[in-house]
Amino acid sequence: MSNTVLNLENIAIGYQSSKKEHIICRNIYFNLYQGELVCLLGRNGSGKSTLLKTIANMLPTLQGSITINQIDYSNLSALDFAKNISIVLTESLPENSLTVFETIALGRQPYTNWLGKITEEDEQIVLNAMELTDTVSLKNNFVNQLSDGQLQRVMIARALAQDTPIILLDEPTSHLDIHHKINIFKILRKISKETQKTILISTHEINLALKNSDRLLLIDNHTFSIGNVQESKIQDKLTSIFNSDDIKYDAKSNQFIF
Ligand SMILES: Nc1ncnc2c1ncn2[C@@H]1O[C@H](COP(=O)(O)OP(=O)(O)OP(=O)(O)O)[C@@H](O)[C@H]1O
Repeated sequence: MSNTVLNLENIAIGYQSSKKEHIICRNIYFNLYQGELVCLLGRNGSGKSTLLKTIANMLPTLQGSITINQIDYSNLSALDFAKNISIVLTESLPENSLTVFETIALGRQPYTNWLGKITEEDEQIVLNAMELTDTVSLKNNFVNQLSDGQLQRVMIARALAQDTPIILLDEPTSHLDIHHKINIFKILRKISKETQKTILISTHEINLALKNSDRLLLIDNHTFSIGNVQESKIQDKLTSIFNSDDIKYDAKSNQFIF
């Protein structure tokens, strides 16, 4: 029996202002389990970033409740969130003047004292994160002198150093060439299996998602589905979201052909 890490119960996601509520998707129910890699797929504007930011508690839930390791979000402090969920957003660039090591060490902030001094144990965790993401050789480089692929690996290492049971990534392979896209998916798969962390990523790389994920989370037209790609309901949903005259899902080879 898999361990449930995250539970969403009848969630509605969206945006609210003093005058109105703009709901993107409602009636969202699902669990995420320890050690699984789940890819969140959907067309532009379907609500992928909104869902990730809601899970990261950067946006309020408009309805329903979320629990992490059976603790309701309403009972968690900002520090508790930082110890339970890390998020890598494409737009969140690190401080330019820091080295790769210093940037990754920032992931230890929830555990360090007010001076931000890291212990030998913190340093070991940072080094482990660098090894898993193949960034050891970049240790003393400045982050503003990295390629997009190197920077993405550093940001994943920083999330790993935060040592949370859940890691969320919003389009971690945008701007990367195909070689580096494949590399990032391989690294994420390796992390989920070797560290038993739960990883949820939004992506437009449908074929890489089909190949690497344990389950797919599909969001479209204010509805969502979660499941294994072998399930017919997931195949039907994939087809209804992405099939067109130019692109077709081929269940036999489990890929989109275009
Ligand atoms: N701050 C905001 N206030 C109000 N509406 C927003 C805000 N940010 C996004 N939206 C709207 O919410 C919807 C979902 O946006 P979201 O960014 O979650 O989609 P997405 O699936 O991540 O898109 P993409 O694949 O293009 O990155 C869109 O209609 C968008 O215009």
